[in-house]
Amino acid sequence: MEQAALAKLSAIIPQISAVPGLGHLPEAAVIAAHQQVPLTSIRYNPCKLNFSQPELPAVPWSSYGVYLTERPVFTLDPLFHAGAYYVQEASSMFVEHAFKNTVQRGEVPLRVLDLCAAPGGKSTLLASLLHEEDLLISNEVIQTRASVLAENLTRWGQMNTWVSNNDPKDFAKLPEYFDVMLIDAPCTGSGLWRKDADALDEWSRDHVKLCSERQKRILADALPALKQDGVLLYATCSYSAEENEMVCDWICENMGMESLKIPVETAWNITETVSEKHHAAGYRFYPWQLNGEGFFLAAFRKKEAAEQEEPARKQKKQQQKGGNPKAKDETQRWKAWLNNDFALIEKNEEWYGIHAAHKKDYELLQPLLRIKKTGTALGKIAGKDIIPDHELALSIHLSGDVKRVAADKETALLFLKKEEVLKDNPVKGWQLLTYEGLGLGWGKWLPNRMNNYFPKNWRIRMELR
Ligand SMILES: C[S@@+](CC[C@H](N)C(=O)[O-])C[C@H]1O[C@@H](n2cnc3c(N)ncnc32)[C@H](O)[C@@H]1O
Repeated sequence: MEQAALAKLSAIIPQISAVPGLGHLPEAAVIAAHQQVPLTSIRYNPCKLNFSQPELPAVPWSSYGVYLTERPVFTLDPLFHAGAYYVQEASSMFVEHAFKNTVQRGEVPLRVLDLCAAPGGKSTLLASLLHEEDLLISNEVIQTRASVLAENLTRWGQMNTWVSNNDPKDFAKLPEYFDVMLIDAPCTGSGLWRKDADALDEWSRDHVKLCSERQKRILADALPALKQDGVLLYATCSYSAEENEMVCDWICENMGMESLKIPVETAWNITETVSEKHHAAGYRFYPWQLNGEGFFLAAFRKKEAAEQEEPARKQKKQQQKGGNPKAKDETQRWKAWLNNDFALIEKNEEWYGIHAAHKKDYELLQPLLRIKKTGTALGKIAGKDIIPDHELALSIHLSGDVKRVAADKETALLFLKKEEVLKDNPVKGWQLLTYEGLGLGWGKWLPNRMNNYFPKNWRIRMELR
């Protein structure tokens, strides 16, 4: 951080509310931490890569996170485009530890909602913790950000992760539907100042107040959709008690929730806090104490469900728009492309595969939410041909029988720039272009040319070095 930004930071620190039981932030330590460059960390996709990089230091509270020694140009790494890893700030990876220590699995698959999910760091993490028959609804209210979210979850490759583009209050139509809810709320973002010094200019006590009110509104809108005994993980990247411990007190007081403690190792240097009124446990990550940015997380269990209307899932099933009687026949054609059991859906001549266990969820959710990613988009049927969707290329469920052509790094990057590659490939027709065994996208090889089907708006725009 530059001197001018450090001076602004110095002026703001005393204005940030004291932490219950701990007092004000230690100015000298905060300033010293903000003079350092933040570490870069990534989290592997266990469905795509074996976690086998013991030479890199592990993020202590994560199974798949590691710190890098320098920040590479991720755009120029084909593995990034293949969804082999996600670039994620280390403190946020604590969501894994919180999930594993608070969510109890029964026999029934879990339904999980990530309410404020874009760009998808915590959704890709949650996805890696789920079983195939669990369902993750990853939601983002801002449309453009929901598209980025869908892109990142597409790279991650799982059929059980769907993306919706809804306001939190829309989830009121789904009373007691979810077993787990992550609310990584919009906040003042003070914990990320080291990465984004411009955000210092937006900080004010009024903005803290505004964020705190919005956080409560989001929680009040969404929590009716959590089941009794369901788990809420509430997170921010703010240092303000008004956005953290005071919101926790409000949750206990108004939302029928009880706080859950999360065991943490002393060596991790996470600061445990207790809210003033209801003694709710909170976990603070301070960059001057550990290798990560500022972060806060608290966990709760829903004690009792409020009086509910008839649950939406008991509604008479709505006749599905686009429900297609031919779907059964077409299943056979798509079977050749997938390695798992799936149910087939057709919408506007586009075909989608969802886990067979999620058919009822689809019938219920489709009319209630604006779903932007439904399972895995498979593609289109064009007479005898099939035009496979890009989502299928990145899917972990793609059949091993689908023809593949391996590319070296240089060729892979040209492909990702949407250029014609491997023109002399003797095998014709649709093939998946792979890099280090992972799918990057589709190409169709014709006798005298190659058509590159990599999506135009995803292509690498920078110069290759
Ligand atoms: C902290 S960010 C989420 C980061 C994300 N969970 C991740 O790990 O990549 C908060 C998100 O909340 C969204 N948001 C902003 N205002 C909102 C509102 N009123 N209701 C719900 N979400 C909102 C923002 O667009 C943003 O994507």
